Amino acid sequence: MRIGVIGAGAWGTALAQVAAHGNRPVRLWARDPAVAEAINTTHANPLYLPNIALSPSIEAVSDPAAMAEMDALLVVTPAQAVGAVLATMPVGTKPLVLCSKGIEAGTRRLVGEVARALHPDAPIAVLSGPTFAHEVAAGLPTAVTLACEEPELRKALSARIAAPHFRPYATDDVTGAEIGGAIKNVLAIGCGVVEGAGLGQNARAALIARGFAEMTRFGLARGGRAETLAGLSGLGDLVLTCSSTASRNFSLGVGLGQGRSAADLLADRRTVAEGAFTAPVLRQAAAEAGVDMPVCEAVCRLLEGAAVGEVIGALLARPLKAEGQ
Ligand SMILES: NC(=O)c1ccc[n+]([C@@H]2O[C@H](COP(=O)([O-])OP(=O)(O)OC[C@H]3O[C@@H](n4cnc5c(N)ncnc54)[C@H](O)[C@@H]3O)[C@@H](O)[C@H]2O)c1
Ligand SMILES: O=P(O)(O)OC[C@H](O)CO
Repeated sequence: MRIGVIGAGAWGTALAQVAAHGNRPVRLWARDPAVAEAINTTHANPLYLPNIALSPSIEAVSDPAAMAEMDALLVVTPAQAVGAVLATMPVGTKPLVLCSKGIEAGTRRLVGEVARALHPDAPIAVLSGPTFAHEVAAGLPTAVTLACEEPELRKALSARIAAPHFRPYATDDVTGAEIGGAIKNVLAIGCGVVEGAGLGQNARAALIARGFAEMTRFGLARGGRAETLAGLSGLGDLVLTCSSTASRNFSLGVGLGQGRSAADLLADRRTVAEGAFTAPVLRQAAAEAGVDMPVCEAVCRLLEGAAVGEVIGALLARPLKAEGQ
């Protein structure tokens, strides 16, 4: 199975490195021809994945037509760009493995829904989980969820993507896998705020647990399964992203907690912090689904510039309730 990877940011490049394990050929599409050129000539991607020597069997391209010869495509652009980029790709009946984490602004569609609408003949899979790109690219042990409704394809993709340090766990719950990855980014911003404002480890653990309850309520309402939300792509990724400044979302929250504005913090970065885009869409989608998500709502208010003390005070002052509610 010839693998093509769409998007040469940190995660696309790391996944190309995994798929190139054992010198298997992989084609990596970069939007910027200069990034493709650098990868082909130096076998490195210093802009997005510094200090990693890439396999020479990764061939970078910047012409979408070059992906026509591939058997399966991993989609790894920022979530808000997936629709525009996939519209230019020669997809047909090639399986699309969605690796971006987010919900599309405006339409409130999950990335899988965006892909299905554009390429109805392409089978869909989702690869998601606790995966800092630099660790994966460095060959550190990692496990992910690989979701696909078609058993034969699920098996074939798992076998092709697995490497000695990279272990996919299979499920048919595509929606559950997508929702965990999208929502954990919003919650990670909240945990970063807790860190930046010095609110303590108890508050961070409370936010992770109550945030997970929100993720589960929303995921079940959208047709995901509890076991997936409690797995690698949900709880696993939530714990990772809520625990480390290696996370762009957590770091954004740290800045907010220290009193900087979201506009300033986002203007400062080249790389994507998906939670900032997902939070306002999730607020609308939760209202539409009739799901109460107070922690995610608090993150929206913080991104809009509300004061940390006021937002945390309002969260704590909500009426007392049973834990299972
Ligand atoms: N970095 C990680 O550790 C990691 C791990 C798992 C999943 N993800 C997810 O993968 C997706 C991509 O993240 P990343 O870390 O590779 O991002 P990144 O910030 O490292 O790179 C973004 C890439 O997308 C390209 N890009 C930006 N805007 C674009 C547009 N409008 N059209 C086409 N291309 C565009 C950039 O040129 C760059 O190549 C995100 O949804 C992220 O949540 C990231
Ligand atoms: O750096 P973040 O916050 O985008 O997180 C990266 C990955 O999604 C972690 O699994």
